Amino acid sequence: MYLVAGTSKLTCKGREAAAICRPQGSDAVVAHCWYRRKREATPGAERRRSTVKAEVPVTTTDERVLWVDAPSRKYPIIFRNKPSLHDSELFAPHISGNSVLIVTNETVAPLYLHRLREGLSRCPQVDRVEECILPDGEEYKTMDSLRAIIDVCMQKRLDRKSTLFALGGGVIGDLTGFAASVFLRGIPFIQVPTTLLAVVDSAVGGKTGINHPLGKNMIGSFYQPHAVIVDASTLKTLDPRQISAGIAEIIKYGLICDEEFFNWCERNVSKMVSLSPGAIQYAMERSCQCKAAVVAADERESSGYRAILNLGHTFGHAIEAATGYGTWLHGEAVAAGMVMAAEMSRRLGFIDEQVVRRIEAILTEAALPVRPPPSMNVETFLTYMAMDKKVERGVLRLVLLERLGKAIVTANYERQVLVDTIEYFRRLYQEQPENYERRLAHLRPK
Ligand SMILES: O=C(O)C(=O)C[C@@H](O)[C@H](O)[C@H](O)COP(=O)(O)O
Repeated sequence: MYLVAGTSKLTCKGREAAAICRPQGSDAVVAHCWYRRKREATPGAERRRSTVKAEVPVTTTDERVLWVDAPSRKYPIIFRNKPSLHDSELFAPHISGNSVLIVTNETVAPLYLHRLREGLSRCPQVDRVEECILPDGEEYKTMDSLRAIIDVCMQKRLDRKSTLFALGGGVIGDLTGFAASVFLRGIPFIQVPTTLLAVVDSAVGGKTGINHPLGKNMIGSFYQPHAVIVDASTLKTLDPRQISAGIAEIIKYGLICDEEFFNWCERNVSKMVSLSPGAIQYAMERSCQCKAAVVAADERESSGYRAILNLGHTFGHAIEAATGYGTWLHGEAVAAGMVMAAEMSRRLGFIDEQVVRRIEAILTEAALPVRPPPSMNVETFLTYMAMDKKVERGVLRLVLLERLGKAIVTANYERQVLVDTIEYFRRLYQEQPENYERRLAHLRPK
């Protein structure tokens, strides 16, 4: 299906990269700032930005590119629908040195490492492809894993022109990016995300880092990749729980900056869950557009604007840390956290009950938890939330919903409202434990 591009602007702040795709029916994609390209990812082509309205056939387009115009680096997100990791022409334009290191994990390596290795080995300038395979899971986003990557960099004598490749999900991307930012004071790295969450969120925007037992992502850097290369065919091997976790972040974009996109998500959630090609492609692209626009406007979260991307994360990070990293997937914790943030927004009079119910409904349909773990009480939440990176002068700034499609970052709330919000979920559990558990039932062991 072909559709003529819309001209409406993204409702969140940002540069012109924010030109919007408007969905016109189920599997439709309308492109505006997007443009079809074939192998244009050369450094020379880098500064180009299309203002051409393109008509894009949803299922036959084999490559689409969005630029992230961050102040520290401008880089492409390249989307391929078909298996492409073996395609040297996709990677060669982004590699300057003769050695590369692929960082991946024990789950992804047997599936895709050989393909990426083949693709990189065939790049004319590359004569060494090294690898570092880490255990899989959020619980390994640690100093030890960082050290393991740096050890390989040292042992294999990588130099300042070497490029690190992050092949995997958010943990691999964050770890590899952090290693790239500190090894030799910074070498290039490329994100090759293989989970939905990494595609729509963690691979884009340059937040890298590791966890501390007391707080998530507490040690890290802002360090943009040289490119994000998405082979969407890798999503087919994802566990359903991982797909749902990615959908949580997709829904987040609708909530924080694009009500129409949220409405579209409501209509298309089952298609996203089943990875229906047109729907998931649109959802990924729209999410990356939203993120690119926010990152372009506030790369280092210095104005505070970027913090809107943290909706649900203050509660969610507390859940991840308190339950032990890896027990809840990041996207699952964010889903429950977004419901808590919505409930608090309701209590402050920003949104009404019906909006909270809609948020719960869409997350439930995506097989995501909409309640925090019953093991966490007010004190546990507040202890972990006190470590949040949005704390300033001892005061926790929260991301709340001013309305559907608009998030605000504020310290202007009564602490008691926060306490009451957490208490409310405790009470729900005490009053109706079975009903409550049902809403957490999909948290099957990993
Ligand atoms: O990119 C951002 O900024 C975000 O907040 C996106 C989040 O979804 C992501 O999980 C991020 O890594 C969280 O960052 P943090 O600063 O809260 O650790």
